[in-house]
Amino acid sequence: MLSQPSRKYRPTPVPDLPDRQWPSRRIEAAPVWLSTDLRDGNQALFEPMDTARKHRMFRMLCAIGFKEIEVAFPSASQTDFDFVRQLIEQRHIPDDVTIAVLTQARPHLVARTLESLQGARRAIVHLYIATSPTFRETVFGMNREEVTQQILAAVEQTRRHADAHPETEWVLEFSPETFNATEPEFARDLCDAVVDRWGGTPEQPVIINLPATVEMATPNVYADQIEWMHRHLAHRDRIVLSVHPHNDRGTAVAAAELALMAGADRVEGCLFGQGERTGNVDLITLALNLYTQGIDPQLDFGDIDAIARVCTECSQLPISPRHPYVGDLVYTAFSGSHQDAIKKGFAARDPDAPWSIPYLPIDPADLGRTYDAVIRVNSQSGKGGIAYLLETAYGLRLPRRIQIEFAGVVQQAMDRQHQAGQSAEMSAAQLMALFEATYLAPTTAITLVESRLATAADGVTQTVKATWEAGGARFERQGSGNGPIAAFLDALDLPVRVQWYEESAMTQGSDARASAFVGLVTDDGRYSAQGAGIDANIVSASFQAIISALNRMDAFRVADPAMAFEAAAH
Ligand SMILES: CC(=O)SCCNC(=O)CCNC(=O)[C@H](O)C(C)(C)COP(=O)(O)OP(=O)(O)OC[C@H]1O[C@@H](n2cnc3c(N)ncnc32)[C@H](O)[C@@H]1OP(=O)(O)O
Ligand SMILES: CC(C)C(=O)C(=O)O
Ligand SMILES: [Mg+2]
Repeated sequence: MLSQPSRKYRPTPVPDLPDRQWPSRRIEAAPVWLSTDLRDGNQALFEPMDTARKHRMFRMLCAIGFKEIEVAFPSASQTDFDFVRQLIEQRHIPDDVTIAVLTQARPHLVARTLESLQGARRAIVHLYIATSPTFRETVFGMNREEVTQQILAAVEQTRRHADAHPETEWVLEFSPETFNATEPEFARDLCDAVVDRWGGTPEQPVIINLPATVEMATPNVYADQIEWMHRHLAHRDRIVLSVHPHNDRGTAVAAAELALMAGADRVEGCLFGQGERTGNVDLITLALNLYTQGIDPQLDFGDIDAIARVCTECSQLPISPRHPYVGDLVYTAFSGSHQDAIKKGFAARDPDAPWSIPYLPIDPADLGRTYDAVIRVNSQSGKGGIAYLLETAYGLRLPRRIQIEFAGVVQQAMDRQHQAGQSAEMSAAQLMALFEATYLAPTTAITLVESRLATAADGVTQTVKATWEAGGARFERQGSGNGPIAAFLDALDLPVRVQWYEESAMTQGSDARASAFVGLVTDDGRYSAQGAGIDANIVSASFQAIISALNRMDAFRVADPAMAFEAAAH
C-alpha cells in the first residue's frame, strides 16, 4: 500500500448544503420497493439465471410483496427477452405488480426492449446513461450536451412507442448512472429535461432513480446529494424520487436510510445484497430495520430461511453466517455474559410489553426462526448458557449454586474435548449426559436401595425406613424428623447437615418428573458437597440428591463408605 494515498486518491466532493434537513428527519413509512434481483443481481452472477430459476425468483418476489420488480435487460440475451415474453403471455404477473426492464439509451436496444413488453398491462421502461465526467470523457467521448441528446432521443423513442400502444400503461424511469459522481447541476438539468420530454404529470410521474453506481463516500454525502436533488428538481411533484445504492464501502444500507430521510420515495436493491461487485443495497436488512422500529415494511419475511434457500439456489452464492437477520449465527450467543443476559431477558419477558431481550434486536420467531439456536455452548460460555440449554431442552432448572459448580465441570470437559481435537461445542444432550455423570451417578460408593416414608402416630413426625448399600455392605435403618429430609438424614445417622435445599418440577402431566438439589456439610465443617436427584416422586428425588451429595463429598470418597457408616453407628 502507498505511504501517501492522497497522491493517488482524492476525497469525494461534498455538495454545498449547509441548511440540510435530513439529519433531523425520521423514516415513518416504508418506501416503494423495487427488487432488481432479476436484473442487477442477475447480471453479477457467475452464471446468470436460466428461465426456470428466473420464474422461481419472480414468484418468490411476488409472494414477499414486491409491487415493482425489474425482471430483465431484454436486449441483452434471448433468455432475458423470452422471460419477459413468458411473464406477459403466460399471465404470470399479478394485477398489483408492475414489471420493469432496463436498457441503454441506444435506439436498437430501446426498440428491442419495447418489443419485449408487447401486451403488458403496465410496464416501467428504465432508460439509463452514465453522466459523470469520467464516463462522459473516457467511456462515451461525449460532452454534456451530447449525453443529454442521447438520452432525450431514447425518451422520445419510448414516448412514440407508448403513444402507439395505449393498451399498456407506460411508466418511464430514468437513471443518470454514476449520479453520485456527477456534478449536481448537470444531473438536475438532465432529469428535468427527461421529465419534460416525457411529459410527466403528478398523476403519471416519472421515476427519477439516482444511483450510487459505485459507492464512493460516507452515507451522509449521498444523503446530501439526494436532498439537494429533492430540493432543486424543477418538477418534484411529477417525480417519484428513487435511490439505488451499491455497497462498495459497505454502507449501502445506511446510505439508503439517510437518503429516505433526505426525501427519497423509493429504493431499488436486491435480497441479501446481491448485485454488482459488493452488491446492491440489501432490501431485507432495510425492510427489517424498519420493522424493528415498529414500521410495517410492507414486505413479508416471515419465513426467512425459505427465502434464503431460494436465493442461494437461484444465485448459487452463499449467505454469510453473519448476514443481518438471516445468517445462521445471527440469533446465536456463545459467550457467557451474552447468554446470561438473554436467559434473564427471556425469564423476565412480558409477551404484552414491547420486545426488549438483550442482544436480540428482533424476535427470531417473527422471521420463522426458532429459539433453539439462540444459545450454544462452547469454551466461551458460562453458567447462564448451560442452564438455559438444560432448562429449554429438559425442563431442568439448576439452582444458581449448582449452575456455578456445573459450569466448571463443563469447562473442564470442553478443555478435554479441545485437547483431543474434538468439536468445541456441546449440545444440550451432551450437557445432560455430563450432568447425569456428575450428579446422578457420580460414584456407586453409596446406593439407595429403598426408602419408605410414613407419618408417625402424632400426625406430624415423619419417619423413613431406608435401605442402602455402601462399600459392599447393606444397611437398613429407620429415622424420624419434622420432614422427610430430616427423617432420611436421621436414618443415615451421619455427621452431616443440610446447608440448602431446592426442588422443582421438570415436566407436567403423566410423565411428570421432579428435580431436587441439596448442599451438605459435615458437622465439623471440613467437607461439603452438592448433589442432585431426579425422580417421578419429589421425596425420592430429594433422598437421591442427599445420596448424590454424599457420593460427591471427599470425606466419603476417600474413606471406605461402609466404614463411615459403621463409625457413625458407634
Ligand atoms: C450500472 C449498471 O448496472 S448498467 C447495466 C449493465 N448491464 C449490462 O450491461 C448487462 C447487459 N448488457 C449487454 O448484454 C450488452 O452490454 C448490451 C447488449 C447491452 C450491449 O452490447 P454491445 O453493443 O456489445 O456493447 P457493450 O456491451 O460493449 O457496451 C458498451 C457500449 O455501450 C455504450 N453504452 C454504455 N452504456 C450506455 C448507455 N447507457 N447508453 C448508451 N450507450 C451506452 C458504450 O459507450 C459502448 O459503446 P461503444 O461500443 O460505441 O464504445
Ligand atoms: C442502471 C443503474 C440503475 C444501475 O444499476 C447503477 O447505476 O448501479
Ligand atoms: Mg446497479
